[in-house]
Amino acid sequence: MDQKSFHFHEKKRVVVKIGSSSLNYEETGSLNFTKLEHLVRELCNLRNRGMDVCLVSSGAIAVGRQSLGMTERPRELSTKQACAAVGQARLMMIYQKLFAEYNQVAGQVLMTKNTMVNPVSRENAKNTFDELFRLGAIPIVNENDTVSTYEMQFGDNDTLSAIVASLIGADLLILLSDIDGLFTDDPHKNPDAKLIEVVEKMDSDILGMAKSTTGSDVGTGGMATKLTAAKIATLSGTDMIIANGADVCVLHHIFDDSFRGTIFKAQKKETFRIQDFILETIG
Ligand SMILES: Nc1ncnc2c1ncn2[C@@H]1O[C@H](COP(=O)(O)OP(=O)(O)O)[C@@H](O)[C@H]1O
Ligand SMILES: N[C@@H](CCC(=O)OP(=O)(O)O)C(=O)O
Repeated sequence: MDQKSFHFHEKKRVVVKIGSSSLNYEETGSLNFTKLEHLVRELCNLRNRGMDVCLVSSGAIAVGRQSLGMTERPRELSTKQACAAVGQARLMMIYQKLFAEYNQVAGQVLMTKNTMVNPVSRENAKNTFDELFRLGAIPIVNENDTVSTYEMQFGDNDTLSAIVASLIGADLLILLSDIDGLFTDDPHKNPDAKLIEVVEKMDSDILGMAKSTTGSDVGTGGMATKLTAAKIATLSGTDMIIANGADVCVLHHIFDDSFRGTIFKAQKKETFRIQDFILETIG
């Protein structure tokens, strides 16, 4: 199966996830405003094409850490929570401003594992997303880091974005990473690693390729959490793409059916239930 046979321009509901390392300058840890502006413009264009668009944005801790003048990556949970409290508010202020420039409205949705495991709050969250889409708004999602203890955390936004895609019945999830896609091995360690264009089925060979170490000082996931996301998304009937967020123009290239990245093909949604998956695997 080649990439062109997926016809992404026909998709109706899309979730885009951007990681902390793609939003900040690596050298200084400060926000890359040009990148943010381009990202918002691309998302507004997808709305203008008639799609429901949801953004899962990391960066609360990294932005808060920068605002509070911390040079070291925080280790203590309470310090991360304090950074997130400052950073999430700042990040949303910037997103609101940028979306408003294109006449679009953004709303904030913060989630914990309890939101998904508790049937009442899961239903509430789903209703909120549906209503935001009905009203034409763009939900911006993050983990509720300020109140999440270790037991309540998803811990990384790759997994969270796939859970959101599953909850809202998205037909496409795009993970914008600091790398072009899934390679046969970590390309930062193995120069012979080759890009895989299409994954038709998640098997042990594919799972074995991902290393959990992250290349950046601000990200958490590495490739392993992206493959967990791929498992959740594809079992939920959602196609997933990993592409490089260095140039966010990749978003319109995806919908023009010509881009560099890895596609994970959606499976037939049978008896998969996201809440059972969370309880059984993520804990
Ligand atoms: N098989 C693999 N293919 C591609 N990247 C891999 C692989 N195994 C490990 N990695 C590492 O995963 C990193 C991407 O994860 P991460 O740093 O968490 O990205 P992001 O912050 O963009 O979500 C890559 O930079 C790469 O070093
Ligand atoms: N919820 C955290 C995101 C965790 C994280 O670092 O995610 P990622 O950058 O996607 O690996 C934050 O906003 O800082």
